[in-house]
Amino acid sequence: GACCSYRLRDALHPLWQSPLTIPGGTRQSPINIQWRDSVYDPFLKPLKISYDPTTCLHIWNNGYSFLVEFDDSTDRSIIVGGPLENQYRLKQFHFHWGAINDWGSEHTVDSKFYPAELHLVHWNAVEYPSFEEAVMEGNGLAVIGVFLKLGARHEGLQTLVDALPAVKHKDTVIEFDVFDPSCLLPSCPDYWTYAGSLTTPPLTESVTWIIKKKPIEVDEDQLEAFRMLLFTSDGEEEKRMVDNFRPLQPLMDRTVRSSFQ
Ligand SMILES: Clc1ccc(Cc2nnn[n-]2)cc1
Ligand SMILES: [Zn+2]
Repeated sequence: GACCSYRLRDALHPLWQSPLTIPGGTRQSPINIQWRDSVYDPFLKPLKISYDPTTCLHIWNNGYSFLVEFDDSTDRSIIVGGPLENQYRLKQFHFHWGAINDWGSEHTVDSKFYPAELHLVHWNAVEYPSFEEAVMEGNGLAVIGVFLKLGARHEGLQTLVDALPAVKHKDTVIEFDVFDPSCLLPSCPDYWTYAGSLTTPPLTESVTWIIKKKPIEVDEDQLEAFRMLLFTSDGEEEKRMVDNFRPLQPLMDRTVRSSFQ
């Protein structure tokens, strides 16, 4: 029956240790955002972002992406408003990208891929004592997604790109102590929002997604700098870090809301 074919579809993907789809998952990410099916919600507030650049700690190649991690022991870097009931603390940001410019983002808009996507990961420190606990709760995380498109060189991103050769291999870290990630956000306030999940294990359904409508522009050299990173550790056979995005997941019984008409 349907259930067994569904089970059969839980193929193990080479990039993943866990199944591609969570059996019983009803709010998995990423999804395609069909613009015409999104519903304008006039009660959505503007998203308020206040990051303290001195909370930036380091850049780490974790063998899946590169993370820029922040000191989340206080409320110095937070977001509030938008679809959120509480304020959320910035924990880290990272990117997903493709081997070529035709794909790379996790979310798509009207089935169009962007060459890359930025994720700023925040957690609900009002209701939960740690990031690890928030990861397990339906309202534990808030991730801002920003699409990257090919265009002009992004000066703010360049300071990050210049540091990437130092984290070429998996499990390498470099100190990175002043960076304001709000320079990576488009000036347009418009966003879509929906209830979803992490896109890597544990794939928990704990994320309120806030996807910015407008992309930021980066140039080819900056995307190529992402693609020279490695999934592999120093001494192993080199595997370029590319195509680190999860396949699209079914929308199921969800509505994507927009903050704009
Ligand atoms: Cl470095 C890193 C951290 C988390 C994820 C997974 C993810 N979940 N939601 N957005 N990204 C991918 C790479
Ligand atoms: Zn991500």
